[in-house]
Amino acid sequence: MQALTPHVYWAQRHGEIYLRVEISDAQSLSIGVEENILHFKGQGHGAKGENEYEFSLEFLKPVKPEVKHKSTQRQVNITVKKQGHVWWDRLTKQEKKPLFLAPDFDRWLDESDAEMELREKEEKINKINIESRVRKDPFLGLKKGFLFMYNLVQFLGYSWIFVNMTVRLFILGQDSFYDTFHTIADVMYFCQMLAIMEVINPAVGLVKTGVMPAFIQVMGRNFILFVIFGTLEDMQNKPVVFFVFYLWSMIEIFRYPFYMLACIDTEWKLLTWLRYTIWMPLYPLGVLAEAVAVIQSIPIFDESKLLSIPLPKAIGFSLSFSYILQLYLVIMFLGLFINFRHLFKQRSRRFRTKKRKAN
Ligand SMILES: CCCCCCCCCCCCC[C@@H](O)CC(=O)SCCNC(=O)CCNC(=O)[C@H](O)C(C)(C)COP(=O)(O)OP(=O)(O)OC[C@H]1O[C@@H](n2cnc3c(N)ncnc32)[C@H](O)[C@@H]1OP(=O)(O)O
Repeated sequence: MQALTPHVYWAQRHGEIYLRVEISDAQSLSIGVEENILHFKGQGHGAKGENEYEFSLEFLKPVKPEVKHKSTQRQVNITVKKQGHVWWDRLTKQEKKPLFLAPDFDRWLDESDAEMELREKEEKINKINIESRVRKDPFLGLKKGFLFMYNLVQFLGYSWIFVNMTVRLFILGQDSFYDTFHTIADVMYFCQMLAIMEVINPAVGLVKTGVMPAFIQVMGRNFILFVIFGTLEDMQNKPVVFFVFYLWSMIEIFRYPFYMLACIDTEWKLLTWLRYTIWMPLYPLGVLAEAVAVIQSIPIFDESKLLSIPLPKAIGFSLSFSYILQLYLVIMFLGLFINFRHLFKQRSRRFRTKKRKAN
């Protein structure tokens, strides 16, 4: 029997070459790559009836020597892996296309379509990986339940503070500034003590965010609340307490419900926008109000010698706490810078992901 050449159809992806050889019920197949040339030999029913068919193809660029093939009732499918992850301009080294070779339009993709197909595949794999990782955590429900309750309690606490202060502002006007501390402090103490969880949660991996920004936030506020307002009675009836508490609660009545919804995999667009936007004016205003409180407390600490550090008798005086407060003022603006940058990053990450999802 004289060997004939079968019809061969080809297509490519970035990493692979697909060949379809038009021989049905192929037998005695011998397929291999040697020195970058594919050699095919086999018996079966092709364009010229039952016969022996063979062909060789020298590839344009290097391919891996191992070849996969599958013979079906209608054809022989061959997959050859490219050495590099590159798109080829044509299949063969020789510029003139062999007569028996043609594009396989069933599998044909141009380069950009193939890239898209690759990206879709990668996204699908990533999604499966994430889903299986999430499914693997047996305590996920418990963790989410705990976070939901934590956020709910904080939300209720801060809502009470915000509503109470707003109502008092409407009824009493500026007079409400002077006794904010006495009406609000207990609930604020409770919420801010509880807020220490916000440092612990990322530290133990319960929420995926940085420990440092949360530490700066919680410790910064607790310093103002417990040290400046808590220890100095003279500070407690100053209007600055109103502004500090009002600015703190204003962000929290949006932040905590946003987290609550996140715990039940729900999102309200307006709430997300508010959570990631209103800190822009509130944060600098909050730091400014806190700085005013610190500055106002300096003469009081100086006068009362409260929290001052006694030095040896020979020196004859003690180290006033006001020095620490002056240092704290500097740290505060450093903290503002760190957290402002962090919040900007969180904002753009959030809205970038959203945009990508929408496309
Ligand atoms: C004595 C020594 C003291 C030393 C310290 C020095 C201090 C310096 C002073 C600092 C100045 C502080 C000033 C400040 O007090 C003034 C004010 O607060 S004014 C009012 C305005 N303030 C704000 O807007 C800030 C509000 N606070 C925050 O936003 C956070 O506390 C902050 C840590 C700054 C940022 O939050 P986070 O990093 O968590 O970002 P995200 O909200 O995007 O969350 C990231 C992902 O984690 C999930 N997450 C987070 N927490 C929870 C939760 N409780 N429950 C459920 N899920 C949570 C969240 O959903 C995100 O997940 P995903 O990405 O999947 O959406």
